[in-house]
Amino acid sequence: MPFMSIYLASDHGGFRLKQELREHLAKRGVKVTDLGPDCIESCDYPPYARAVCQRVLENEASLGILVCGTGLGMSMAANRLPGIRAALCSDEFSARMAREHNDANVLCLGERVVGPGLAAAMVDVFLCTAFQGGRHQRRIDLIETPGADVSS
Ligand SMILES: O=C(CO)[C@H](O)[C@H](O)[C@H](O)COP(=O)(O)O
Repeated sequence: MPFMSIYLASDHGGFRLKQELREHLAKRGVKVTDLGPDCIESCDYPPYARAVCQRVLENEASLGILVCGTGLGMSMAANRLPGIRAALCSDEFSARMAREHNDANVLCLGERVVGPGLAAAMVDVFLCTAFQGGRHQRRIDLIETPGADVSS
């Protein structure tokens, strides 16, 4: 596994899936840090998204996984942080492409959208797939530098 650490969080809407994924990763011997919540009580997702993203930004050899009801709120919140490329996925192909082409560093999932089996398969492919670089790096650089492609 190329990534040393996985940071994981959810809101109440993604709590059950978070717990299942934590167990799944632990069984596979992946070092996973669960940043909460600890119970299914209703809570707001943005602080959890930020907590995971900050850790991912601090630790280059890490990836994040965020789960809410649909994955939408988590992905919106995560993508506000410069340097975070959060990919909302509901199929394995997209999870693979998110790494190969987009060098995504956070995977967002919706507990109300995908079942635990598919979610675990997406997590596995996300963690095991390497970024291809090349032309894709150029495109990521353009994401990271808004306006770089606009001639004055
Ligand atoms: O932010 C979301 C939607 O984009 C998440 O799916 C939340 O989990 C969802 O909105 C929570 O909804 P609830 O009615 O408060 O359970």
